[in-house]
Amino acid sequence: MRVIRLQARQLRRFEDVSIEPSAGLNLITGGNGAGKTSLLEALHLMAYGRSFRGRVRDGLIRQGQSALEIFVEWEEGPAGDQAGARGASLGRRRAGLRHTGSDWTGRLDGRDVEQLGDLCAALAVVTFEPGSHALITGAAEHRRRYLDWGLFHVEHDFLAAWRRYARALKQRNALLKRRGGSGELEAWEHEMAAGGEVVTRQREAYLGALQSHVATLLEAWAPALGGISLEYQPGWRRDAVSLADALLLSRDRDLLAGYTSVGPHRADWRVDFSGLPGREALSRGQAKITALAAILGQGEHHAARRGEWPVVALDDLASELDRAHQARVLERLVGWGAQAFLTGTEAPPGMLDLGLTPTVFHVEHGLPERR
Ligand SMILES: Nc1ncnc2c1ncn2[C@@H]1O[C@H](COP(=O)(O)OP(=O)(O)OP(=O)(O)O)[C@@H](O)[C@H]1O
Repeated sequence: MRVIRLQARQLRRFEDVSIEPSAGLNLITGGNGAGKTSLLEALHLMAYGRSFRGRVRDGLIRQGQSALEIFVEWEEGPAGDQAGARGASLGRRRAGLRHTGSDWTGRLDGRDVEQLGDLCAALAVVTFEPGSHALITGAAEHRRRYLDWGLFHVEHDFLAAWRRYARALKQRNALLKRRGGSGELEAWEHEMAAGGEVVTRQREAYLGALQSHVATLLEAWAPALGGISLEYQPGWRRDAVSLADALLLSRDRDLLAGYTSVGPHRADWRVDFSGLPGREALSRGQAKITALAAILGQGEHHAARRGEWPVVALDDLASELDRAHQARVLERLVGWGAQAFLTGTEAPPGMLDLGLTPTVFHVEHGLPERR
């Protein structure tokens, strides 16, 4: 996937900003507060329906305005020489999103979209940013979101099972709060079990498939950590009982608490290192490198399954990784042929060490200038 035009209107400090990136490395430079990260947020917003710095209503819309707009045009299909050799044609796509913070409208390839998920399913972007270490050291919610994003893009029936589970969970929670009868609870538990078992099987298999991708990257970038293993934790004692039974067994406790205490919405996964006693022993930098290996490992798996790389967004790489690690990561990215967007107050030293020549956009006074 290669973005050929990115435009944002009324996004943070930008009134109307547009860039036409190149297929390889794109470096966005500028002083503090110039708006570099905002350009990555625009891309992320189209691909996830929210920014990595919060929801649209958390300050994404330019002060004094009522809505922001993002437009993205991109090409799909094998890139460069590969495309030529196979005679494959590139598909060109375009999407638009207008968001007020509470309401949104979207267009995809000239048609209105009914669900935000339809826009998110079209454009695949993986993002590494200063908060990404939360994927390893933060709350379980980050790790569930990571798995679900990947599955959403590579497994066609995942979304239906996930929605079935989420809808039934909501209904069960509402019933628990108003102390509904066991017949009603049972009906929704049946629905939760049907959707939740599929979600769990797919998440577990997906994590298993990611393992070799993440391990290979991490062994190259942080050999001192040793080998890794990724372990899925389903959110109930799956080794002992089915989800249906777990829900039944927790019913009394859940009625008291007023919410559902077991199930895939409580799932998590963990990474273990053969060279460390536990993830608590990771340095902050090692947690970041592990998170980056997980994110780019996911991108590599996506490429193996879907035949093309997601767009890669790396916010402020130079302040996140030391020079040697910057170079190792960038070397991989170039080898993969992925389109990448990097931000920085200046070119990352690791990029200079490799002699790479990215397309540079310098942002000043609310306008990016191609250099
Ligand atoms: N809702 C808003 N309305 C107007 N301006 C905003 C709004 N939200 C943020 N800004 C401004 O937009 C800019 C956002 O900058 P952004 O975080 O993208 O900059 P950056 O170039 O990545 O900066 P840094 O190098 O400091 O991380 C800042 O100048 C900020 O003050």
